Formats: sequence, structure tokens, C-alpha cells
Amino acid sequence: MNALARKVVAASALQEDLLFAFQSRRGTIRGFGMEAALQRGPAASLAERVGSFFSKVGADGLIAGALPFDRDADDYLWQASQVTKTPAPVPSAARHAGRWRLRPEPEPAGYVAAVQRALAIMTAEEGQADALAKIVLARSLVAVAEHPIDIGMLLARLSIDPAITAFMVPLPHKAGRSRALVGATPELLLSKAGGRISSHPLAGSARRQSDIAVDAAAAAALARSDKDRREHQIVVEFILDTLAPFCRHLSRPEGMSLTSTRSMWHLGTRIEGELRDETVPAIVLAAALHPTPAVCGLPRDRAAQLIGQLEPHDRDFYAGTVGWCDGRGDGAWYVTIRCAEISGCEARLYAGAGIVPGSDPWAEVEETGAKFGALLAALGIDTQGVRI
Ligand SMILES: C=C(O[C@@H]1C=C(C(=O)O)C=C[C@H]1O)C(=O)O
Repeated sequence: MNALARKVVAASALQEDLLFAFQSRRGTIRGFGMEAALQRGPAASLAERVGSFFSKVGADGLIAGALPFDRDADDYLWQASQVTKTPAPVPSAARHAGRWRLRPEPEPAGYVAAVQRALAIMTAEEGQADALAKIVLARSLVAVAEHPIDIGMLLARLSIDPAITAFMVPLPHKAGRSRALVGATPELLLSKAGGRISSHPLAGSARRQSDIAVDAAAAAALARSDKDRREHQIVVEFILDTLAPFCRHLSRPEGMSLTSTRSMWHLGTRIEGELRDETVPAIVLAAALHPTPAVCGLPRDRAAQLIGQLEPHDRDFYAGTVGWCDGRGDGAWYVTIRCAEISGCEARLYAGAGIVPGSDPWAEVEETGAKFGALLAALGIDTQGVRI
């Protein structure tokens, strides 16, 4: 075998060994091969487990992976055998072949019933000090292909949108089957470089439109929407309150701004801070914030408990946080949304929407439908499972 052929074989073997990936306009970080696992556990013991891990592997180590939605459930984080920051492969024009079957869980009417139930609770509690102010309710869509889903291809196709971070992380096996979580998140939970931190919460959404004038009108309506502004403000205040004790300075711009992906408009606010103690690892700050009211609700524990009762399917790692953290404490953590759990021929897509008093249940069906758009487009199918 000549040198070039050897190099090609080595590169493709490496691709198959891809353990995690985070790819965005700001940079790429990919890990290959499982080197060492962080001892699994809940959010409460994370700081201690991370501290003992890096005291063994040293400051040059790096862990990446996922924290589940439920703070009491076990996380799943790994150190890779090799980490590269070189740009990821160029997205190919290839698409998945064959037919797809789609199955919503729950059906739209079931989701509407859950939203109505949440609104009834909000109405009944109005005026109480601990009243439910916001809850994010999600639904899922199961897409079954004729052939195993090509995760590398999916990741490459998701990366086409410059406004998102495309990610892939491994998940613990379920019923003996290997799984991965793949997505295109637009939402930065927390990044840290030295003493500087940033967060870019999103809440308040509208579907992008193909006609430029209609799209601009949708954005303008979102910027004016009282309901969406209330949803957004709850998230920003929660993040500021949570980060304040860690920070010497914490700032946010006046007002919220519009931000867009290829499929959605959102209200967003960029928060910047300077840490009092810059040795606090990014993953510990992310775990303190998680889950924010962008994916859970307010009051947090109450909303999380109701989500467990109102949603028919366990969120598992959806609406958690995915990211990486190095031995110096730097890292980037994203809200685990616009994603699908992939196992063999099956993809389970998730999408949620914030519910506040005044929300219209069928409008939330439409919003969550629009949020499936990024993943469906990357799989190469429309909402009916027809190839596009
Ligand atoms: C929960 C999701 O998205 C979150 C909810 C939003 C909303 O309710 O407007 C907007 C952005 C995200 O913070 C999701 O995409 O699944």
C-alpha cells in the first residue's frame, strides 16, 4: 500500500471512530475513540467528580458529552483518545436512500391537551406567590428509515446552517442498542475562556418563511409579541440571577434582539460576565444553570415535575446540555435542542415550546412542528416523510 492509500485508510478509520463533535462558525472540536469515562452521576456531584477526574488526567485533558434533562439522572461524559480542532469534512450532497415512516408521539391533539392542562393550572394559581409562570412542553416525532441512519452524513448536513452548532455525542446503550444524540442547537448555555463567560439564551419563536417580505413580517411580529417577550424575559432573569454570585461583572444589552437559523426566528439576549474565581470549570457553571426556563419553566422544580406528568415520553438527554470542558476549566455548553436520538434505522426527534398565560395550544403545535424542520431537512424528508 502506498503512503497516500495508507493515509486515506487511516482518515476513514478515524471518521468511524468519531466519539463526539461540535461544529460551528466559531470552530470545530472533534474527539475520536473512547479513552476514559467520567464516573457517572447526577448534577449535584458533578463538581466533585470533574475535580477528581482532572486531578488524575491533568490539565491537558478534555471531557465532552451530555447532561440529561433531569438533574437527578446520570450524565454521560468521555475523554477521547484523540481530539482535533481541524475543520470537519465538507458537507456532501449525499442523502439517505429509501422510504421513511413518521410517527408523532403524542399525536398533535394529545399535545394540545397537555398545553391546555398547563394553562388551566396557571389560571388556577394566578396571584399565588409560587404560581407556575412558564412551562416548556415538548413532543417527539419518530422517523424510521429503511437503512441505518448515517450519523456522519447527518452531522455534515446539519452543519450547513452558519447560525447553529452541529453536535454529536454518544449516549449510554438502551435495551442493548447503541445510541447517539445528533443536533443543530442555536442556543449557547454557557461558554468560558479564562475569566470571561457568555450565555446566549433564546426564547420566543416564529417559523422562517420562504417569501422575504412575509419572513420580515414574521420577525417583526415576534419582536412585538407580548407573550414571546414575557417568555424570554423569564429566561434572561433566571440566568442573570444564577450567574450573579459567580461574577464580578455581569452585563446584558438593553432589550432583546432577533436572531435566526435557517428554519426559525428567535428572541435572544447575549449575556457577558467576568468570574470572581476563574478556576470554576465551564461544566460546573453550565450545570448550575441547567435546565433554564428556556426548556423547563418557572418555578424550576415544579415545572420539571409537571413535565414528567404531562409529557408521555421521557426526555432523557433532550433539553439537557451538551458540550466540552478542558482541564483548565474552559469550555462551551449548549442547550440540547433541535436534536434527535439516533439508534440504527430510527431517529427520535424532539421539539418543545414555552407556555405562558395567553399561549394558544394549536399555535404551539405549529411552533414545535417548525422546530422539527432543521432535523427533517438534514434527514432529507418533509413532515410527511416524503423525500425532499
Ligand atoms: C425547547 C426548544 O426550544 C426552546 C424554546 C423556545 C421557545 O419556546 O420559544 C425557543 C428556543 C429554545 O430555547 C426546542 O427547540 O425544543
